[in-house]
Amino acid sequence: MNEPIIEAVGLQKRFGDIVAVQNVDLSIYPGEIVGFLGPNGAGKTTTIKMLIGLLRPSAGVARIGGFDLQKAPLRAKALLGYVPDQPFLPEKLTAREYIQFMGGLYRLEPKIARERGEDLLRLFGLTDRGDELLGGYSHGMRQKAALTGALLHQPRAFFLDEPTVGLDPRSARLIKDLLRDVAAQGTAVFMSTHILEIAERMCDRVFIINKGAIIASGTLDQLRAGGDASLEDIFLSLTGDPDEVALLDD
Ligand SMILES: Nc1ncnc2c1ncn2[C@@H]1O[C@H](COP(=O)(O)OP(=O)(O)OP(=O)(O)O)[C@@H](O)[C@H]1O
Repeated sequence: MNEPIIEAVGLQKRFGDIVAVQNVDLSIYPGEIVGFLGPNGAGKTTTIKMLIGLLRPSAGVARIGGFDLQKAPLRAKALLGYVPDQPFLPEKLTAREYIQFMGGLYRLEPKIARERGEDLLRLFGLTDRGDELLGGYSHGMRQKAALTGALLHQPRAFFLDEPTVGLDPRSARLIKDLLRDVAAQGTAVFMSTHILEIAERMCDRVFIINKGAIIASGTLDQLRAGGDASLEDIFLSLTGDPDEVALLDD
């Protein structure tokens, strides 16, 4: 039986009187690319932060590879990778130094970290820029460096917050293809977006969150076939940016 790699059961987060996330159940399996879709302030980042162990849930359980993030945080975190929408990178390191640093955090052999890092730099067209300081990198280059660092240990659960925002068309396409390769190796990919069409073009399945609660899930075809008018309303309320969608065109 196929076990989920990413799992949330009754996940909830309160900030004072605000219920940011309520009763979220998710199961995400090896090899899937799953989109987490919802308007601004819906609770996407808060949910992801609980799933990666950056925020403690007010109630419920988050597990990675069967390990509870509260009870076995090190074992759970060893299995996951995360790229935030604005990645924090050490400005004073070069990309190659950053790769060694991240490899050290994940206790990879330096040779393995170097080889995997060089493969990713090559894929991203950064081989010739790998000795430059990250502080001088453009937004897109920073995204690629963050992806490189987060993929070095070959995570089984890979989380991305708005991965295509601010990227040029070629880079957005590259990331789409990369995520497909990562998933093909059995990793579960979970990415947030507030744009329906980005999810449609990149994801096998989506969860839609609104006001902290999951209101629909399935493939987009399944969701549409439901003919649920309220779902259509929610889609309309998700502010799609046509320029960004165009990034993923062939
Ligand atoms: N540290 C915090 N303290 C208080 N309220 C918070 C905190 N973090 C998030 N919230 C609130 O929780 C709700 C969900 O926020 P969250 O950042 O998870 O939404 P999001 O779906 O990721 O939005 P966006 O697409 O704008 O990034 C919002 O109402 C937000 O104001």
